[in-house]
Amino acid sequence: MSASNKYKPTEHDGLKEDGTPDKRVNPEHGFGGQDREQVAELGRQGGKTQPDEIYKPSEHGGLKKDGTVDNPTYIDTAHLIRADSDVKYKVFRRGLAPTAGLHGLIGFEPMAEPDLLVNFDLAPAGQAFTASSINGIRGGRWKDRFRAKKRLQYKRNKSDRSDTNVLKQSKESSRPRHTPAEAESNSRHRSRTDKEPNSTSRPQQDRPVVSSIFSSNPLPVTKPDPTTTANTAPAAPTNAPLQDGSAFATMGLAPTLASHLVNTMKLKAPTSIQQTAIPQLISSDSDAFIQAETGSGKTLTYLLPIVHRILAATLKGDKLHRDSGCFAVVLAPTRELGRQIYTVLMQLLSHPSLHWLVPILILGGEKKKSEKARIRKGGNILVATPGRLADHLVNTSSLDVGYVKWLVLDEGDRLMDLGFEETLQQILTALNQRAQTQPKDQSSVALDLPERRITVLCSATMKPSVQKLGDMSLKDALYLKSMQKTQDNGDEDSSKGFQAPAQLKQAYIVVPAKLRLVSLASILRRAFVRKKENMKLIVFFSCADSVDFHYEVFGTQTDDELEQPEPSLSSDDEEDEENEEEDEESRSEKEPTSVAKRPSNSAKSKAPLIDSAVSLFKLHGSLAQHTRTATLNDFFHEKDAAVLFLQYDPPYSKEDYIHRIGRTARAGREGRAILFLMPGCEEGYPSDVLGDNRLARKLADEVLKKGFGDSKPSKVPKQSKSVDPAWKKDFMPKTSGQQWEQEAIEFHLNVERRVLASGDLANLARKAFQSHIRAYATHIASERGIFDIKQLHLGHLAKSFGLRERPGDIKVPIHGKTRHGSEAVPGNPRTGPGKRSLASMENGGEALYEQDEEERQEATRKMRKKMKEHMNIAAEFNFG
Ligand SMILES: Nc1ncnc2c1ncn2[C@@H]1O[C@H](COP(=O)(O)OP(=O)(O)OP(=O)(O)O)[C@@H](O)[C@H]1O
Repeated sequence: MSASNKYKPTEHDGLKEDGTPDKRVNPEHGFGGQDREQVAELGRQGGKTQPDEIYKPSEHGGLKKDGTVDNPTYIDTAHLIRADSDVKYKVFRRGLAPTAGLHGLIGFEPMAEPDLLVNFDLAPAGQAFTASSINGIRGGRWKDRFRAKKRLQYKRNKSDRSDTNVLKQSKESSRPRHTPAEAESNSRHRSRTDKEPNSTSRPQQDRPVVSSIFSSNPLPVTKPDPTTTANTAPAAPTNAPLQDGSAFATMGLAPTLASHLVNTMKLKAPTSIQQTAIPQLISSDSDAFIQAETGSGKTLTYLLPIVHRILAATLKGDKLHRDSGCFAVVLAPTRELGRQIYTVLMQLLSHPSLHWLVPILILGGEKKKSEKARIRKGGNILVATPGRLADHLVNTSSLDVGYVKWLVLDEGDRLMDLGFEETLQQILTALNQRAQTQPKDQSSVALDLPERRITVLCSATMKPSVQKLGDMSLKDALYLKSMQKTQDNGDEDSSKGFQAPAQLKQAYIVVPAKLRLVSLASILRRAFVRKKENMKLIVFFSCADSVDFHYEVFGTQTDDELEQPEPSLSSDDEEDEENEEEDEESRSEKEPTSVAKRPSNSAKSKAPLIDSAVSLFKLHGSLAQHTRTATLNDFFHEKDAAVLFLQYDPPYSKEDYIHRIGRTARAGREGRAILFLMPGCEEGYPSDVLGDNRLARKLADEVLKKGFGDSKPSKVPKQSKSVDPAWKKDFMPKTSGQQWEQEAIEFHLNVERRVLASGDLANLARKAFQSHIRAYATHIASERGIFDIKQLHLGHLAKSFGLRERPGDIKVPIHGKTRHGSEAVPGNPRTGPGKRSLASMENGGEALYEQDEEERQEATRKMRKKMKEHMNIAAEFNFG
């Protein structure tokens, strides 16, 4: 036997070089379940190596054609192997005891040395993996057992003698995370990576980690809360149209408008907030603060009184026209919300008697030139994002805001979150300075319009920043809120802040890091099996890189997309722009958006890993504006089932959470929201951060069984031809009870293989992994006990991105100015340009905490702001 291919404990599962248990091996999963059957069967075969058991390189991903080990190598669904690239193996299996004791031996045999045994001895299912269980090797030839035992004994003794501290440290790190406080004290100075204490004996790059997703996962630390109301009878909707006889016609609205709402817009009755606020806004000239839950119809709540009063003024005075002045400005925090408000306004103004009222939409990211042209032509209601409006107020002389009678600040909390405070202040100052008593067009003296400008501030949540915005903009404001009764305790309790609509079913799943990807896949598969019809689903991620990675993993490009080169709208070609402007001029002024007319260039693909009928979309702030717009547009109009990929990581605050889940269960409709949390401190999120006992608790296993279970036909794509059927037959669990586990593993293996095979996908995975950690570090201070970056097991996390590299070896290429996801954390000296290694994050991102507190806070604030800018698009749009 040559020295190079001698058996080394570090090369197998079970023990580390120091002889202590390798924490990646989970006794509960080793040969658990059906593997026992397989083990028993092999034992019955007499332990002889059969000719057909010879491992054939070409037949599976284990060896390359040249006979060298395909590095890393999967051998068994429930085991890991660290393979040396220069050792040739053939598989052999020896007398496996037909007992339930799970002490089978499965080995790889270097061609040059038939006697070499690699031990996969595992403790019985359910028992702790202890040093003593190692001795219980059974099955096979007595010689093999004896040798293996001696080797292990030797290593253990050596390790005991040399470094007892290492053993202690290793034991600690193999424990599941417990309470936040316990975990905190354990991990303060501990690196949570796959790097073993004495692993410096071999170069890291040579040692990819190929572990089963079902091994060594931390266990949940909480039990289901008996006080939860999640599983009680379905709650009555709290944001639905009223069914108590309330009608638009009895709210003081002009009959034309009321009948238009019912007959054309098909809205049967007002929602609670509409019923409360519309009559007040029609009859009073006071400012107003409107607070109502997500999806309760706030847009119409402020638009209807404005349109009604302009209409009433027209009836009394001379006819108004587009040049009569801009009477109302509506500010939205994001372009998507701006576009959405504009669409509702267009629907409202589509009545023939209102066609003379002209709205204008001005948004960041669109062409200023065409916007200027629209402004020049005049309009009566302006919908805008703050930055672009401030720009036009300075640079577009034709924008006349002298006679603005309404200023609406929609989604006030978001406006502040996104850092628009200063811009809003500039806008308020400009409006005040330019205020006139009469409209520009003296012939249209609008007698019945408010004398002073009315400001309406809307928010679903009430927090200090909203109050600050209120102080800035409101004067003696009315406080208007929904009077809807909640199911449990009568009137909504405003002191609680804000709760999600009662009919929205919320749940959280405790998912270990390594099972995140398969759990996500499982939920998506299950969702589309159950509800085929135009089912739409949003997945929120914490960063753009993660969106890109998962979009690649789950999607494939459609043929259309491949054929159609993406039109570049950022071209400087003046001619193009002029032509486009001409086109726009010739279109009806009330056409919702010019982009909707363009051929689709949305970020869309098919999702065979979920269901071949499912379309996949991705959306984040790093995409070009025209792509964002087209994507949302296509998503809304998608007839087949559709998934929009955004974020599946927990949000940055309770308010973010509410906004996100509020995209569903709108206007009384049903909705479901699921949150992924990792075992350990994250489990405190529902009670400590959300303070909501309506979230049902589930475990990853339950979710995986549903998506990968027996009842479900296998959807693992045929691309798994690299997984040889013989290999599957030999090494995958066979009986039906664990079908889900087998399929989940196979799914994950395929992703890992694709990452290995494609440099581009591998780079995406690395960037996503890194950005995910950085995003994780930006949780607000009060939530840091829940999202404690020092508790993140980076090795396991890397696995959920299909990576087999050790965290410290993951190199993220940076090309000049990167997108936000890969940007260096501001103020972090370790993240300069060039090839960056995650080694700087081996201490669970501790670098972020080592900085001067003030500097760190500033860095995190900037990072969070940037992330929000990029990622909150989906938290704003109307998701029916
Ligand atoms: N009276 C009504 N009856 C039925 N549907 C309504 C009614 N009013 C509004 N809607 C619909 O409810 C949905 C949500 O409306 P809107 O976007 O105005 O809610 P919102 O309160 O602003 O929500 P968010 O704060 O989450 O943005 C829209 O699809 C809208 O068409």
